[in-house]
Amino acid sequence: MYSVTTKAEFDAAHFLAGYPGKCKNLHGHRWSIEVTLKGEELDELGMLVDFTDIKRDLKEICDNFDHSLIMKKDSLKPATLEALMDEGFKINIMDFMPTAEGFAKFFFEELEKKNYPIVEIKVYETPKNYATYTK
Ligand SMILES: Nc1nc2c(c(=O)[nH]1)N=C([C@H](O)[C@H](O)COP(=O)(O)OP(=O)(O)OP(=O)(O)O)CN2
Ligand SMILES: [Zn+2]
Repeated sequence: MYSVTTKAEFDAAHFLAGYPGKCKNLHGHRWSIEVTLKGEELDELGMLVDFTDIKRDLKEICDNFDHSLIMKKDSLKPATLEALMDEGFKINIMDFMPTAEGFAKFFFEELEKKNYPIVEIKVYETPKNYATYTK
């Protein structure tokens, strides 16, 4: 079995609505996404998946989040959200809680849609704390 792994990063703010502690406040992380692909067969160039392809597609997803505010749908008062949007802030509204776990599943499914032989996503919120999603 072969496996290849690549990583990408982005900087973004989030908050965990309803969290009983400091993480309910707006704060930022340098999110780091580690993708692992696996397979038995190599192509005619001796590659499982070309790093160039997976790096490009992973970066495209990360770029959408870079320097944005990531929040779960309905977790701000409508007037607050409207005011932030009026200011022109880049906001990503997700249908999941923006935890490392939530992002791990999200990235897994986004790359699965692009037919990568994905087996695992790790999402680091900090260098020491990460969540893993596998199937
Ligand atoms: N299982 C999870 N637990 C927590 C998550 C998460 O995504 N999955 N996220 C958070 C918060 O986002 C928080 O920002 C991280 O909290 P914490 O590590 O406690 O804070 P710091 O990085 O500032 O670490 P210090 O050691 O306090 O400096 C919480 N939990
Ligand atoms: Zn956080």
